[in-house]
Amino acid sequence: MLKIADTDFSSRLFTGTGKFASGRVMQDAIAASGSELVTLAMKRVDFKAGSDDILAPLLSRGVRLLPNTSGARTAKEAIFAAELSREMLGTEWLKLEIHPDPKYLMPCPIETFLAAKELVSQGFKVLPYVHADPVLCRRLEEIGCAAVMPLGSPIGSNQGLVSREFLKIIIEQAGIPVVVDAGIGAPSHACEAMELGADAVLVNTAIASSADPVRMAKAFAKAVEIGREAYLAGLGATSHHAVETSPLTGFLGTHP
Ligand SMILES: CC(=O)[C@@H](O)[C@H](O)COP(=O)(O)O
Repeated sequence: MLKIADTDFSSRLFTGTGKFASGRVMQDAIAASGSELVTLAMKRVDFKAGSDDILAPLLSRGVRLLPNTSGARTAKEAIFAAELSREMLGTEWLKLEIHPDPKYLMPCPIETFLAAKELVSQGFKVLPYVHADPVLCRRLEEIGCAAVMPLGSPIGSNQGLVSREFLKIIIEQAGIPVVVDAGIGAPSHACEAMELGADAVLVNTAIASSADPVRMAKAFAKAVEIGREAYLAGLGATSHHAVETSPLTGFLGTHP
């Protein structure tokens, strides 16, 4: 069972709500994924529409919402979005996302740290989206973040774990859950993140933009479980050179 802040999760696959062809497909894919934590961008929520295409179906499914501050370019903007989300959605959970650069959507470490510090002091459960920076992740843990969300590769790029070696260091050092987020483009990438020891993964684009999002959501759910099992089982050591599978060759000497 995964625990983040005060909440237990049986699924280690978190999902997003963007890029789906329709609200219906989104709902069905999230249900198929088994995800219990679903992120949604504050900028996409229409608070005036009672039967909003995104919000209403999620709330009726009983999943925990993880509002994100996507679109914020500074700590000030992110704090404003967070306060709005707490007031309008009634949750203190927050995926803190600050990326000033529209081409690569790289998270700004300085603004993210400043905003995280302020939001933690306001009682938010902060899950910051960050570059796979082990030092920054430690600092965010020290100031009280509930989890860290280092990137695999740029959002929506489907490139997989480009940051693999740094993710390993983050996982090794972390005393809070590590959720690998962004760029996970195939179930095999999610499986790999879990094999490395990630506590969970967040996947949006690869599911939403698949030809069959419901089927892909199921594939991701299985991949995450398999990766977790492999991590718990303990992967064998790797070697640069060959290591004989059957090293007992003494019997050859007894051949006439
Ligand atoms: C919805 C959300 O928060 C995404 O921005 C998240 O980072 C997932 O990234 P992918 O879309 O690459 O899966």
